[in-house]
Amino acid sequence: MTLQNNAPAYLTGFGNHFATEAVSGALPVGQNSPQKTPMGLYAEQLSGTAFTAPRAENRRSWLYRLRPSAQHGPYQPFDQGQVRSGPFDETPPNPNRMRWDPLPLATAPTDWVEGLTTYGGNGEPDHGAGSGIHLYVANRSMTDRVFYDADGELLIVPQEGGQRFVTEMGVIDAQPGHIVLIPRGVRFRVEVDGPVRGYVCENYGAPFRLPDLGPIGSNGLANPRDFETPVAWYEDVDRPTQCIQKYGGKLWTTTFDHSPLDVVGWHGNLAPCRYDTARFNTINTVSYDHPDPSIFTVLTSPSDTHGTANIDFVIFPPRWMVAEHTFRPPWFHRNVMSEFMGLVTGAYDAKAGGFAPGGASLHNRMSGHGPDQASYDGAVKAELKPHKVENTLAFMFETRMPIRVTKWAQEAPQMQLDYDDVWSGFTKGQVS
Ligand SMILES: O=C(O)Cc1cc(O)ccc1O
Ligand SMILES: [Fe+2]
Repeated sequence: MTLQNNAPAYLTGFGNHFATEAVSGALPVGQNSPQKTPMGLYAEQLSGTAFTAPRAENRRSWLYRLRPSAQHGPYQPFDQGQVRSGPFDETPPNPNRMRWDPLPLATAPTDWVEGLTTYGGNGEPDHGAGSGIHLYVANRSMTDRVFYDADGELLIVPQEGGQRFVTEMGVIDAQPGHIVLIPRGVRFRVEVDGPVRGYVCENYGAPFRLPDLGPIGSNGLANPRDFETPVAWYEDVDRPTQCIQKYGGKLWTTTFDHSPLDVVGWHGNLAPCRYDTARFNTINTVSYDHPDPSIFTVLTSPSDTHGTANIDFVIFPPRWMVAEHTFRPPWFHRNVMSEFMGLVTGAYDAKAGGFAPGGASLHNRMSGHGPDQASYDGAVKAELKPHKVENTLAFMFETRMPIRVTKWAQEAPQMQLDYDDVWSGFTKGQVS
């Protein structure tokens, strides 16, 4: 079975226990690991949490495949390119605010793995806490090559171009505006029709989950039914296939004599999915003052400290601004959490210039930041009619540990060395 241009099909819900088969009868009935499996498929459990994790947090799936994943030779080190990992000690801690112009789209042939570039991160994969932050560009599909990340779960934010994530658990089509979540260990290749770009949050900590809603009630923000998990799909390909994994911060490779994207059916609650951010049910003030951006949390990876995330994924989607007698854009602030931001499209309401789609910014713990001069002046003068912020999508990876940048990111030509200037011109308040 090979993939044509037909649109993949999806099952809806977040963290549901799904059951899906590409060939009817592939799943055993009533047990996971029968003595003889249907069609002689190999039963394999893939876990995303410890066996002993509480039931509500436990994630695992059973995969029924043409060959066991174990059937391969040793992994060897692979060209690391610009991929880095915790402990992120290439550069010393740096309290400065940073901003980068967009990474240029690829011109030389580049696939998704080759085009991955780490900007920074925190924590360490081995410690199960922290995150890696990467951008990618690509202009050719991965062929006879798959990738998986043993260090973390991948939250992918496409920014430019359509991208197809052909995973061992099904096929996900993604456009800018979607996000794609790929659990630790799930193998995939990325297919593209032209140049693409995007961002990746590699989550070393607890798997992303929907945030609690508290007083918001039982609906709102990202609703579970809007997450889409692909139905089972497999390929029966006996060509050598390179399998690259990220393990312990390094890239490794081995060659299978077949495609490991050979799962004929699977069931369980550990699976890749996509989410269309246009479905986000945005909550905001209808009275006064700009609320904390936690109201825009799509997914959270909790830490061991209740209420303090290992990493949150937050979006700034199109929305009505109606607050009365209020400075409407993000205020000036210094936060205990550290903030890495990206822009999928449009403009961000705190930055009138300099923060371009495909660009990035970093405001680490306690660094003073907020609206630039033009945004400030505009907001102070604005007539406060109801106003719709449209055609925009910014996002933030917000994390409890400061983010250290890679040497590449620190020295990149995209680094805006004059970023501080966006706050240099404010006049003094008048106290008479
Ligand atoms: O720095 C930023 O632009 C992100 C952000 C947005 C907001 O609305 C409030 C606080 C905050 O850190
Ligand atoms: Fe901020």
